[in-house]
Amino acid sequence: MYFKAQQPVILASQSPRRSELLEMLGFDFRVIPSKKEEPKPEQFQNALNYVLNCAEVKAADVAIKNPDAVVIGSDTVVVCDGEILLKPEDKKQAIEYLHKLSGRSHEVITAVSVKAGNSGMQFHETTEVTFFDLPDSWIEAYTNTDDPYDKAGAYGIQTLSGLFVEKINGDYNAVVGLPIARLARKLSDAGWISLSGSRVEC
Ligand SMILES: Cc1cn([C@H]2C[C@H](O)[C@@H](COP(=O)(O)OP(=O)(O)OP(=O)(O)O)O2)c(=O)[nH]c1=O
Repeated sequence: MYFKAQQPVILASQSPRRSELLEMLGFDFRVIPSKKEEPKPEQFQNALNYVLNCAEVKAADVAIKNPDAVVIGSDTVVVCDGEILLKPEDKKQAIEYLHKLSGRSHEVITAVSVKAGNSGMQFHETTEVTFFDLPDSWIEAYTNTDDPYDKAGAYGIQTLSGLFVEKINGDYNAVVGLPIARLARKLSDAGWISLSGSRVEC
């Protein structure tokens, strides 16, 4: 089962995980990451406002130069006790984040913003992720790899640090970076994509 797109589609993201997830839908798309600096969390009332705004900024930045395309922007944050954990700046911060997340539950919020000329939409998914207790030696070994440093909260559920995860409640793909099931429904409802018998280039 594949979808075809009614107009060019652009993924406004440098994240290889988001590209892989969007590829599941079967249509061709271009990747044009936004160059806009992301806002700072302190400027926002809460994590949800923040993540929605980041997704919006990325999509709008690329959409303005590509008014004929459907542009998809997204942002993912980890939230623990109301504190927003972005990508760790260094090993010290990665260790700090993982100690915070150890042995308890946190939320992962992924926001998506879609722009298509004068129309657009926004939505988000919140997923509850519970970590096992993490031995210090595991945190040390993991933060010595490259893996945590390009990921919100200093872990990737889809990589080695998936071993930290006891259970999740919600959309796994949204934790990885793009809630592809909901996105496919929204794009289809808006008429921007439709089912195709076979893989079709747009
Ligand atoms: C929690 C978690 C996050 N992540 C990733 C998804 C995102 O790529 C990243 C959060 O950073 P984002 O700022 O959302 O995205 P990005 O900088 O990678 O890409 P862009 O801004 O161009 O869209 O963390 C995982 O890969 N696995 C996980 O389990």
